[in-house]
Amino acid sequence: MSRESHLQFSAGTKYATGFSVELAFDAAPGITAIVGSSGSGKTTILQMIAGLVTPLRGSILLGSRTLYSQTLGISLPPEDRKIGYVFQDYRLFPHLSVEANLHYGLARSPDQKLELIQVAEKLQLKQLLKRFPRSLSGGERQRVAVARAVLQSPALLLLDEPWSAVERELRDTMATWIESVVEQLSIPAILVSHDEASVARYAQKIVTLDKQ
Ligand SMILES: Nc1ncnc2c1ncn2[C@@H]1O[C@H](COP(=O)(O)OP(=O)(O)OP(=O)(O)O)[C@@H](O)[C@H]1O
Repeated sequence: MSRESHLQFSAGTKYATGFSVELAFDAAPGITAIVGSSGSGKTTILQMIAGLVTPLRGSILLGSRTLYSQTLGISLPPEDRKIGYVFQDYRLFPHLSVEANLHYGLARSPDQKLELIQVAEKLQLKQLLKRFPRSLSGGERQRVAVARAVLQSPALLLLDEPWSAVERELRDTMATWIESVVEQLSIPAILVSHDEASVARYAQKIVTLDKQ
């Protein structure tokens, strides 16, 4: 298998509050889940991968690219990492329609591998394209955030509690679709959750984060 989009993470950090987290794992194309209790540092791990929190030590490699290396003094800015990030609180642009939020993702894709209308259809968003985020339910916002992230054709997808606002049936639909997208793009998706049971059936690999 090509290692072009293989993530190798071995890094740690510490906040001024005293909380520290350290983890080492590899993620091949497909879905890797990181599970751990609330406050164990799952979001912090995603933020280190995305470049929003700077590690204090270690390295983060994506394929042949070094995203972060303490010893080499490299820390790529978030916008150069080619990462699609679905935040726990979605972070949609409130002044843009659903369609414009999705266009934002698509415009950041160099080769536009996915089609907006197909993605909207798969995530049951076609009826919502003219609406604005404030008028959407939590589950609808979550689906828009997932769609916007994958439309970027990222080299890596980060999903923070991606099913928290959707019911079981839709969760299965979304998971199956994410599986097919990561296969099509041949990228790893890192999915974090406090609830192992809700991710175990979709993940090819599970990494456990213990409270440190
Ligand atoms: N920017 C920050 N500055 C200081 N402390 C922080 C910061 N962000 C998070 N923390 C603390 O670091 C710890 C880990 O937080 P993090 O959000 O990574 O955990 P989590 O496992 O994702 O939690 P949850 O499942 O509840 O979302 C928590 O104790 C949190 O209060």
